[in-house]
Amino acid sequence: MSDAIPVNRIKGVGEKTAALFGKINVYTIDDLIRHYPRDYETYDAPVSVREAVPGKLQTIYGQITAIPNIKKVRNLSILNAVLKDSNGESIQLTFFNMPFLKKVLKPGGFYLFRGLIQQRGIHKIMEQPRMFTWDEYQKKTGRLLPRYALTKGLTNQTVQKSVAQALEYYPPEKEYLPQMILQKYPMLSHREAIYALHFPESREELLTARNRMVFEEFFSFLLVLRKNKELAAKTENHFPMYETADTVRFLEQLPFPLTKAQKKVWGELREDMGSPYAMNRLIQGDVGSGKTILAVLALLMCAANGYQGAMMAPTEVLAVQHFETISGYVKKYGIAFRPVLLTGSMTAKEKREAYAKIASGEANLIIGTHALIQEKVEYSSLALVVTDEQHRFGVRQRETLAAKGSEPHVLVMSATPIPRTLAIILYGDLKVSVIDELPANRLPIKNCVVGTSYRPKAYEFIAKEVAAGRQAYVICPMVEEGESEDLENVVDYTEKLRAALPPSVQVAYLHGKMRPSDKNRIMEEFAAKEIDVLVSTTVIEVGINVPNATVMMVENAERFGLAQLHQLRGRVGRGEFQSYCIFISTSEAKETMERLQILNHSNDGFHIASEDLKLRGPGDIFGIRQSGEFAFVLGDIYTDANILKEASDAVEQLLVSDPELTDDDSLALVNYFKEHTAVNVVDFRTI
Ligand SMILES: Nc1ncnc2c1ncn2[C@@H]1O[C@H](COP(=O)(O)OP(=O)(O)OP(=O)(O)O)[C@@H](O)[C@H]1O
Repeated sequence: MSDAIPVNRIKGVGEKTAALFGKINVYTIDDLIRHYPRDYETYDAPVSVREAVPGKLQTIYGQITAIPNIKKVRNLSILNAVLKDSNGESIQLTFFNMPFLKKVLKPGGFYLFRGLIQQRGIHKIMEQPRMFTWDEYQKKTGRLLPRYALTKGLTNQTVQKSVAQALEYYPPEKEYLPQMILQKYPMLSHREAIYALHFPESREELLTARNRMVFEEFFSFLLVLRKNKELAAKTENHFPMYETADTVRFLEQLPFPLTKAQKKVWGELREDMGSPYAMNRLIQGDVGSGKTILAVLALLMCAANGYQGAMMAPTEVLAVQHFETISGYVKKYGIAFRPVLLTGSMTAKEKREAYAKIASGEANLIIGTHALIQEKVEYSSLALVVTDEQHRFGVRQRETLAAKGSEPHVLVMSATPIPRTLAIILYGDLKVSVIDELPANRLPIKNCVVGTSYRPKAYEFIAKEVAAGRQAYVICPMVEEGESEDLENVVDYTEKLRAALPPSVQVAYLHGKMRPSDKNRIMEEFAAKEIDVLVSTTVIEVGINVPNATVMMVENAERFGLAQLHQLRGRVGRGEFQSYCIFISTSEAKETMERLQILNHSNDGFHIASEDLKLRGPGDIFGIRQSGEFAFVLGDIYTDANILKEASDAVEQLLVSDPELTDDDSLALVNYFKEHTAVNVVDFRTI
């Protein structure tokens, strides 16, 4: 089987390359085959200067007009040349640290240059374009060349070659879907689809291949969901619990009353946990709608009934935040929690101490990341598991944690706004509670979508808010290797921002590559108001709660999905202060502006998701992915909603004809679940 064959069996993949592959989680040939391209580069016919569109990667053919000139700026050598096309119109080419080109680019010579077209005032320019001969270019024209996620030292070409070889190990007859499904829903074979995803002949073929793999992905996910639902429906309530004076007193002491929607959900939770069957419920509510307090109430009821509860967060920063909030409640209100934190970055000694408290029952509330599901953790009486942001976890993790107790209650929280029809499919294994109103003390966030020239004004505004005692976030995407240099880099950006703001303003940064303990420290300092402005990548996207922050400024807003931008915006407007969101877009292209205007005009996550869906066509592979909802590799629940429905119907049909999946026709599928321990599906317990 190709699954278990290590990548170093591939010709040309030595120990060093194998180690690099390891860095991007590719260990076996199967991993490599499933390392799908991030996108595809297309080499279209060259355009004239007039036709060139700023923001697009394009190729221009023309003549170099004069000897290029070289400027020196500190250590940097900047070479400028002018390229004139057949209409006599010119574009400026700029090269950094490539002084030798001065000799290569001959005045009067004809060349092809490919690069990102940029607008500077009335002129168009290309920075660091690639140069081609006609022959070279012709060979690439019209093809779709895969571009893979890489790591330093690993080139796209190496990945391409290795994938091509890996595919040779892939048996042609490989198929997972039962014949009865393939007959009903004609599609490419599994192998054809995999091949075409890496090396498509055309855009049409790529789309067909992608849709086939999306179907497979949804189909297996939904089948598992259905099976789990059957199991859950039969799970007895081993931990019946009832309201005690603790939650009532806690609610009386809180500085705010619950909203009507929160009260209703609290009622549903109490009913579930006292019912004859174990709770399996999802709380869905827009960003900032107050889901956390409901989880805290459920956990408090659990503790007051003498059991243990666990709260699993998608990131360490968030786990620490929950721990701090709850420890604060214990101090302030004297409630019955004995909380303990368990995260990956704790020292071995700290972890041992935590394990001991969990095993003895000394801790009755355990808060952490996926460290909570590691083998070493033994619970004494785990009765309730809360997972925050369900989509950040594979179903498997949730189940593993559940398996550590003897079938505890499960409560899942999500801020993903999805239409009801999709929710029924995707949360098929859960009962759903909805929080459909925000706390009454909130003022609607004021938004603006602007170009980069607005930056100085935005900085001034941030300085003003800070002077008034508030705080701000500035989001800029990380520079990924091979991506345009134009993206703002967090560290450099922070320097620039420091220089632009008054010296008294404390600016710090946060990004995904920092050590978890450093991230935690920065977040704690921000929460304690020792930092005024936090420059960050999207690591702060979910769950962060600092109600004193009132400004969210997002650089390169055009690069994010709307749902993700809405999540980011949700970090402000969480308290009584008027909050503001500034979306800066480097592209003023019509579609981009139209998309961002949706956010400008609405603060309602549900409305935004559905408007976004209208703008983007189904199966838009090149479109911006939404954030990692449901952790599907290829599928997007919004744009692939049709495939999702089809896959859901197909699952029904299969289960009608073969409910226990014991027919020969289902064998490949059953094996698939056994083989693929790492994919986002569980090998459900009946198999
Ligand atoms: N009924 C209420 N009235 C006033 N404030 C509330 C109410 N419920 C919760 N809050 C406060 O609102 C803020 C946001 O709540 P919470 O963190 O629970 O939101 P959330 O739904 O988890 O949001 P997100 O999805 O963004 O993480 C918190 O500071 C919380 O204390």
